[in-house]
Amino acid sequence: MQKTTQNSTGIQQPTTDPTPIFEYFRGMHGSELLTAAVAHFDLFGRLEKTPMTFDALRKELQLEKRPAVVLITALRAMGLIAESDGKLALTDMASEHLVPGKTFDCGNYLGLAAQTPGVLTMVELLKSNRPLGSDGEDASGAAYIYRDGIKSAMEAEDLARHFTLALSGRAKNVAPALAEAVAMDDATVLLDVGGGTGIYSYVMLQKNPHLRAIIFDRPMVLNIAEEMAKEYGVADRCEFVRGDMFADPFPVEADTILLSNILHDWDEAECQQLVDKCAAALPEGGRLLIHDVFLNDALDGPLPIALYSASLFSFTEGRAYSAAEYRGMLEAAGLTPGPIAPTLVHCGVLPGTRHAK
Ligand SMILES: C[S@@+](CC[C@H](N)C(=O)[O-])C[C@H]1O[C@@H](n2cnc3c(N)ncnc32)[C@H](O)[C@@H]1O
Repeated sequence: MQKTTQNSTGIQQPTTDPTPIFEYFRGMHGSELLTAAVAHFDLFGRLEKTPMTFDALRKELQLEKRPAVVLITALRAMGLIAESDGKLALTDMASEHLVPGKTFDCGNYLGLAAQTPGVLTMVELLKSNRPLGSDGEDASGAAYIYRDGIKSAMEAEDLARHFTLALSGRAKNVAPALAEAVAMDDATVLLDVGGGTGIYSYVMLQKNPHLRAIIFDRPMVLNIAEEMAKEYGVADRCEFVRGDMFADPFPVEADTILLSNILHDWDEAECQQLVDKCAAALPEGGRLLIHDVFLNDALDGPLPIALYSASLFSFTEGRAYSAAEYRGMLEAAGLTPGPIAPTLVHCGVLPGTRHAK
């Protein structure tokens, strides 16, 4: 029988930390990005000739900003590129072992994987800056994102169910830690934008018996959220609002808004649009909770987040952002960022409070 423990408020939580399992799973992107850099972009040969700013390197590689951030952040996290005086240059290890023609170059060994499906797909994604499934006649639709102008898997019943339930594997492990990390004593209504299964809200409801929640998502996704609310025994305190978070108004009664694993699905302009919209929907003293992963502010690691960023980049229009980037978005929306509280599987929660203007 599976062992679980209960925390101080009787919520079930895992006894062991599953973070390494997520790291092994996401590790494939390390090989893909490294092989792409060596065998398809000649990135190390180019940087050996001359150190460059991020923008100069990005232009040399003919990459847009988002794919360039994903690729370069991962290579910095691997200790192959370092920044000095605003310019990116090879580290000693990369200069000795990854520059074509050098005595101890091992690039041709990595080239063994150059034509494998994973590497070829990653190269195509980096060049096109388009998520998997979003383009072409027979495209099934991009996972997890819906907005005007893209084909979304979340509009097809079977795909919405598949992708939504896939995230429950992480949510059921992480949600108890989020409920522990955020005090909700003074909150009355939680709006969970892009709530998916709703599990993060449901565990908060279990921990805070006075709280109500509104789960906002696409229609097919909310069919699953409704089933889950019953399983978690909190359906009587939940409301489900079917809509488009970009185009439709948010319910106005919430004093706390949760964006859990949402902003990392979108490019910078859409992130700011969503943060602005959440800020406008909050009352004075209300809080926006960004529950996500955080890159280092220098965009040079940590490696597990940099590799997860490649996964987000592949499936969606987003990537992992740094805490500084998120704080900038909160401040631009008139919210005051608070300290980040860690949850689980490299996630943490960054609050932004709306104060009187
Ligand atoms: C990565 S999932 C996150 C789900 C959940 N918050 C979690 O942390 O597991 C992104 C969610 O945003 C929803 N979503 C994407 N675009 C949306 C839109 N335009 N309007 C409403 N929901 C949207 C998706 O259907 C999906 O459930």
